[in-house]
Amino acid sequence: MLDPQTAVHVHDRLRSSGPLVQVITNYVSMDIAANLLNAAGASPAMVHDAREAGEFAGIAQAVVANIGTLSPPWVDGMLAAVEVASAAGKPWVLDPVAVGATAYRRETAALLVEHRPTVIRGNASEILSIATSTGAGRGVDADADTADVRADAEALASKLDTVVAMTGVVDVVTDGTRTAHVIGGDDRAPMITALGCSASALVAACCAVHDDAFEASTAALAILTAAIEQAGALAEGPGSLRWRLMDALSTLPSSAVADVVARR
Ligand SMILES: Nc1ncnc2c1ncn2[C@@H]1O[C@H](COP(=O)(O)OP(=O)(O)O)[C@@H](O)[C@H]1O
Ligand SMILES: Cc1ncsc1CCOP(=O)(O)O
Ligand SMILES: [Mg+2]
Repeated sequence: MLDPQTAVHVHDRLRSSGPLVQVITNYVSMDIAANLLNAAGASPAMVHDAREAGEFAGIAQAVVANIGTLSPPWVDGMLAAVEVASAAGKPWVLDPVAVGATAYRRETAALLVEHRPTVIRGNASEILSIATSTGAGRGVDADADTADVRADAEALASKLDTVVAMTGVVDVVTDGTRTAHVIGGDDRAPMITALGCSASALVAACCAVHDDAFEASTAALAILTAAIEQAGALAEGPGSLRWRLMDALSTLPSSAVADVVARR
């Protein structure tokens, strides 16, 4: 449920305005997330230390807090940044990597959620874990389907007054009232580690340029899906899919984004 023209508008704004996005993310994802954001038209900055993270959030247009390789100093940096973003009404995205795996991850996600994320972007296991406050999932990869978790995602979005952007074979985006599906991609996508983290960063970038976080998140996942398909058409395996994705994002025609959104 997104007008293709709105997705094209978000894509155009992303490229024309190049939003500054503060990405506090795990060690695995830093390179790919920064490069894919750059290729898509945004300006990434990986600024995480608590001594500067809050100050930097003051100039960033959106913030990502990703708990993939968390430790107390990093959590302090995330909390400093999201506190500033939240107080300033700036969009921020929580990526609850492997939140169901350990108590420390669940406690940290709960602390971050208190600062009212604009969007929670995760795979089906991560969303199920947050929605049910349980230890669902095994590590960073999903072992649930988005279709089976749709109702939990909608209930979570309503409860927290946030947008839930849940990725998988079919992406499901919901604000509790509106729900959209993003269909497509490439079945080799899960073999690219930190592609989900990069999706979270792209969601933040789109939220920076478009006020409706449900529309912005759906557009972001459509942009990524369209680029994955263009890269996939030429890729010989996950390795070339990974680097071709950067090329595809940098040259992606808006018509490809509109085509993805128009699928039902
Ligand atoms: N089997 C699949 N087919 C097509 N696209 C997929 C598939 N699995 C994941 N994706 C895409 O890969 C990106 C990362 O999502 P996902 O793998 O769910 O995140 P995470 O890495 O956090 O588990 C999303 O754009 C999603 O749509
Ligand atoms: C492998 C791994 N281990 C800790 S964080 C991380 C990256 C997870 O990235 P994604 O959730 O995007 O696959
Ligand atoms: Mg992930």
